Amino acid sequence: MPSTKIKIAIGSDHAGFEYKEMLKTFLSDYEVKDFGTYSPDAVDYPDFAHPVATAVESGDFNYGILICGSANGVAITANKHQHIRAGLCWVIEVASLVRKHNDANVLCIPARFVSEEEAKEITTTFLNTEFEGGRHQNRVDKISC
Ligand SMILES: O=C(CO)[C@H](O)[C@H](O)[C@H](O)COP(=O)(O)O
Repeated sequence: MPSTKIKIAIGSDHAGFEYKEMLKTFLSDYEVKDFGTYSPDAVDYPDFAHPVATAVESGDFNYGILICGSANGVAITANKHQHIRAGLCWVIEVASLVRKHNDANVLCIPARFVSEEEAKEITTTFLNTEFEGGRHQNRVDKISC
């Protein structure tokens, strides 16, 4: 029987490494591919944000999850990709809104500013919230330039 699991591309820099490992275990009901980093050694976040964004952009993955210290570096990088809408989420409400209003396809988590429990709740909310469409679809359609 073919798998119907939602496919997630996940990546981080060194600041997000521990949270990435934790989320991989937490997301056992999903098909998760880890794009690195694979150790806590210092690295450069674009080297991991670009591959995750490319994987989502290709259509091979439903969503991306990127984690760095503040989440700004990975969000800025991922949003360079034409079909990526990456949102920086530090509270549950924003994780809900970035799906409902912005149809975000990449979740960016700031590991140095949220607890592990908050990161799990933010991730669960993001993955279980639908885009509302309607007036928000018009706005999302105007994002690309
Ligand atoms: O890129 C970032 C901020 O935009 C991330 O938070 C990085 O994880 C952070 O800059 C890494 O900082 P470090 O001092 O090199 O650990």
